[in-house]
Amino acid sequence: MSQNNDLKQATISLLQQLGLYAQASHLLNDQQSQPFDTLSLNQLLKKHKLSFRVLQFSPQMMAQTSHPCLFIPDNSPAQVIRRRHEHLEQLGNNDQWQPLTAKTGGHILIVDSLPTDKQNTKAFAHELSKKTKWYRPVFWLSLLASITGLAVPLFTMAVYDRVIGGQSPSVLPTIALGAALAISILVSSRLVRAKVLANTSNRFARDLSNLTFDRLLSMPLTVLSRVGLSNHISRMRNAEKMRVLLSGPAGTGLVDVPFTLIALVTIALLSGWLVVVPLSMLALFYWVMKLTNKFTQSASPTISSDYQQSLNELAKNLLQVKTSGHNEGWYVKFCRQCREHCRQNFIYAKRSGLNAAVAHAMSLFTALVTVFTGIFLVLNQSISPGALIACVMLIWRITGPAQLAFSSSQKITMVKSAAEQFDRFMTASTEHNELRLDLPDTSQAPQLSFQHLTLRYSADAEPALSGISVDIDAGENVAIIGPNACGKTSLLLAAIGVVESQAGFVTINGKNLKQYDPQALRQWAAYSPAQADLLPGTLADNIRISMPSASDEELINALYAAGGAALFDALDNNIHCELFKNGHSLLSPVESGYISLARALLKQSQLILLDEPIANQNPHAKAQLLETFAKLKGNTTVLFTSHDADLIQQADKVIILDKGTVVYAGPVPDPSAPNSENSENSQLPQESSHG
Ligand SMILES: Nc1ncnc2c1ncn2[C@@H]1O[C@H](COP(=O)(O)OP(=O)(O)OP(=O)(O)O)[C@@H](O)[C@H]1O
Repeated sequence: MSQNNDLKQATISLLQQLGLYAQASHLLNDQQSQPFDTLSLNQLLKKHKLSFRVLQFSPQMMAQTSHPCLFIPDNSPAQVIRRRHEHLEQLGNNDQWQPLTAKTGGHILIVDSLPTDKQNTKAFAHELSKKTKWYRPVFWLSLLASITGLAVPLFTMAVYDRVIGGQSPSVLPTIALGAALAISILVSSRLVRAKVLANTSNRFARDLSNLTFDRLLSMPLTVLSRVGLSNHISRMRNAEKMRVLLSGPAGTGLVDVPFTLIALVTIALLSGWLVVVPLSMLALFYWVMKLTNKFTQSASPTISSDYQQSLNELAKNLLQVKTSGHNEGWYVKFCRQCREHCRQNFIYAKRSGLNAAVAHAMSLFTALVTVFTGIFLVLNQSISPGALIACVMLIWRITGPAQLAFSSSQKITMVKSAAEQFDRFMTASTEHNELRLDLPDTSQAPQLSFQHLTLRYSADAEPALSGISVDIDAGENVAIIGPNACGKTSLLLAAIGVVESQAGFVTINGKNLKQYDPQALRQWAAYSPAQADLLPGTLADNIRISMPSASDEELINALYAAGGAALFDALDNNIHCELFKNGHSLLSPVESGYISLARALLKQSQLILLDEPIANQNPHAKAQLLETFAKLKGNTTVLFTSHDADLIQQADKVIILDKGTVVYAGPVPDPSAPNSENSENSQLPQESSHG
């Protein structure tokens, strides 16, 4: 723990030294994100948009630094260090710089750039540029492979001209030995290069995946739901495309293309102006392949995403499809899409085949034209027959990579569009775009206020909330009620900023919600959705996600407080019971509801928001929740939506919504009162609707 504190303290000092005082005091005041380890440090710096690298420490590498750095030695506390001319300095306890004493092993976090509002529109290229460390070995290995690749044609030439032409078989063993040596170097350098490329592509793909996932998590919910699931999946697959391209044959072909220059220079040295032939053929190769590629690309399947979408829909709605008995409609729709999918893929595959055949024919044609032109030079005795044979062999070293690169052109196009998509995605706004660093006061129940809040999910939709103005006192238990789709869930989500209003605002303890660090706010507030999702894992894993440090006993207590005693009993009182079998949840939606409620109660937060907490649950669960509510009264602000009369009756305040507007906000009206006929009371459920 003390190591963690040291790291946190050093990070605060680093932020101060970088001039990021607001960020430093945010971290100083943040008591929630304990323990503060290297993972927390990584997330924090990303959140504050600092560009950084973590490397093995060596004093020489400090020459690259322009900002103070964080030195994390293996066996001693982290320190802020900096380069001053030729010397390294560490920040002492009194905030004074002094010479660095420990120069032993450890890691160094180098800050490359400070947060900027400028959006990086070339995020993909920027990420790729970070991999420069790998370019050098790939370059040298490719050069070695290209030079040793000359051996076979040159040795063949020597055999023709010296052994056969010169009648001196004694040089043959030397030539054979030289050829064997060159081939073994060629093979080994190619093997090592393949390993380096696989390593680079995997690291690059991993970095892209991490960035994409981090970005998805930090985007506003409204943007995420507007874009749709299939788009998110396709974004996550971008990384896979890069992995396949870089480590596959297309990547190898592309890397080899510049090295064809070595073969061209050798042809020029061996045969003089004969090099013009392969050069002109390469130009012709390029134009022909450009045309055929265009022809192939014009047939790229356009239905793939619709087809994938309908498969996802079918998988999601299997129960409804089966129970409705109307399989026919789905079947017909699926068959139609499947037929079209196959037709488009067939045309595309046919054209890709044509592409590959044309590329192959162009390679053969280049070799043939070189042979026919070269024969005249041999007959003129301008070059030896061995030189002509060597030139023809070298032609394959030029057309091979070109053919590979051209035949993989659809993969290159795919990666190009993936890069563009990635760049666009990285410029989308996130919840961290503005500096939101205030932390909620976690020591007491908060007071909430909605001020003229208006919220639409899309520009052409009716507002889900319209001009909502209502105050909620600290520690109040508030029931939000009203007909379906009147905006109850939206109001709960707006209270913790998960959906953002277009007009009006929400305050917590008098401070606009937009000032709070969204992550810290939601880590503190407890929200239980109406439909709970379970994650593959045990009962304990599922409850613990809201508070990873909770003990098993705390999990069980939270489950009991949520009314889940019967569920726990059914699971043999085993908190480590697996909830999934063959990828499917073993629990019903109602049983999942207990887990969702337990997650919220486990946090012991002073702000609890529950969306239909006991819908369809048994009477015991309701009694338990009433008891839990009674305990929370006064010291926790609770907002819940419900249609249950008993739950509503115990509330301190009721907010009645209709079509997104407040029709009543105040104490729960007494149903037995003489004016119970009035409009407010008539909205209240008159009897227990559940259980
Ligand atoms: N993610 C969303 N995208 C688009 N529209 C939405 C979204 N969520 C809710 N809505 C719309 O906003 C309106 C209010 O929905 P909301 O879920 O807040 O109502 P509710 O009172 O909680 O409904 P219910 O009682 O059925 O849960 C509805 O018309 C709904 O269709």
